[in-house]
Amino acid sequence: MIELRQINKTYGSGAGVVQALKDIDLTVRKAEIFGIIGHSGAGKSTLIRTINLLERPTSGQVMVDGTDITSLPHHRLQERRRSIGMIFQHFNLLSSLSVHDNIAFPLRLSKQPKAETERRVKELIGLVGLEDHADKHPAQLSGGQKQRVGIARALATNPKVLLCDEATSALDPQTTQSILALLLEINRKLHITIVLITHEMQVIRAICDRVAVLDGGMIVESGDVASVFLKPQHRTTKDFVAQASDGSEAYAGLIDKERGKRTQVKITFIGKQTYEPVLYETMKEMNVPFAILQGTISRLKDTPYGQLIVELHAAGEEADRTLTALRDQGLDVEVLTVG
Ligand SMILES: Nc1ncnc2c1ncn2[C@@H]1O[C@H](COP(=O)(O)OP(=O)(O)OP(=O)(O)O)[C@@H](O)[C@H]1O
Repeated sequence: MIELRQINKTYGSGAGVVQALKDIDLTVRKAEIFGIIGHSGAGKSTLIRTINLLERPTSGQVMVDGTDITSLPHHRLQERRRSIGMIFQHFNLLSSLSVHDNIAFPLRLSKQPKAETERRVKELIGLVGLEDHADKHPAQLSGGQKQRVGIARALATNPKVLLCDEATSALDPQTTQSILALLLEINRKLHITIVLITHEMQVIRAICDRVAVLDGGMIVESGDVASVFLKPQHRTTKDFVAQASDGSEAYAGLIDKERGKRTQVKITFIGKQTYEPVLYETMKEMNVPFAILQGTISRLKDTPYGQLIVELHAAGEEADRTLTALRDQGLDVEVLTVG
C-alpha cells in the first residue's frame, strides 16, 4: 500500500547540512496501524511528511498503491493527496470557523455539491461524537474535542490513509486513551490504513500492529509490536520498552548461595499460551520445584502476553534439561542468573 524506498532527506548545505533521514526502506500494509517511534530529532516528522510529500525527499521513491508519487505532476499529486488525510499535534483548525465549517472545509475546496457536503459533515460529526458541538468554535472546545474535529476533517474526503503526526502528544492520558480508541474504531470500521508517529511506547502498544524504531534518521528495528516490544534488540528500543514498563522488570536477582543450586530465568508467554498451565505442567514433569519472583500479564493491542521471572531449584545439567523442555513448549526463556 505504502512503500518507501531508499529515502534520504538532507536539510541545508555545506557545513550546516543535516541528514534527517538515511536510506529508509519501509512498507506499510493495507488497513494496518503502523507506528513510528523515536526520540526528539530522530526524524519522525520528516518521515511522516514524506508520505504525502509535504516534505520532498532528497532521493528515493514514495510508492502509494504502486505509483511513485514523487514523479507525479503537480495536479496529479494534488488528486493523490486527497486519498491521504492527516492530523496534527496542535490540531491546525481554523479558529474563525465553527466545528461544522472546519469539517466542511475540504469538501468545499473539492467543490462537492452542498447537499452532499451537509450529509457527509453530519455523518462525520456522528462518527467522532461531536453532535452537541457542531456550532461551537475551536476556542470553546477541549483538546480532545479539537482532535476529534481534526480527525473528522481529515476523513471528509474518504482517504485510504490517515497520517497522525504526534496526534495525542498535547493531550492528558485519559483523553489520549479516548482518541486512540477512536483511531482504532476508524481503522476497524472503515479499513483505513493508519501511520502514526509518537515518542510514547504506550501509544504503540495500545493500537499499533507493527512498529519501526527511528534513531538518528535510520530505522534501527522494526516488526510486529509483540516481537519488538517483548524482545527489543537495539538500545533505543530497550529505552522505550523500559519507559512503558511498570518497573516490575527490576527483580531482585541475587541468588543466596546458602539456598543451594538455583537458576533464575525470564519466561515470556505470548497469545493463547498466556492462559495455559504450560509452566506448571513442564516443571511437574521435570520434577523441578520453582518460585515466581516477579510477574506481569498484560496486552499489546489484542495480543495477551505474560512475563515471569522464575527461580528454578536446579542448576547445571538439570537446569539445562528443564530450559530445553520449556523451550520445546514454545516458550521464550532467557537465563538471567545461574547459582
Ligand atoms: N526545515 C528544516 N531545516 C533544517 N533542519 C531541519 C528542518 N526540519 C527538521 N530538521 C532537522 O532534521 C532532524 C529531524 O527532525 P524531525 O523534526 O523530523 O525530528 P522528530 O523526530 O520529528 O523530532 P520532534 O519529535 O522533536 O519533532 C533534526 O535534526 C532537525 O533539527
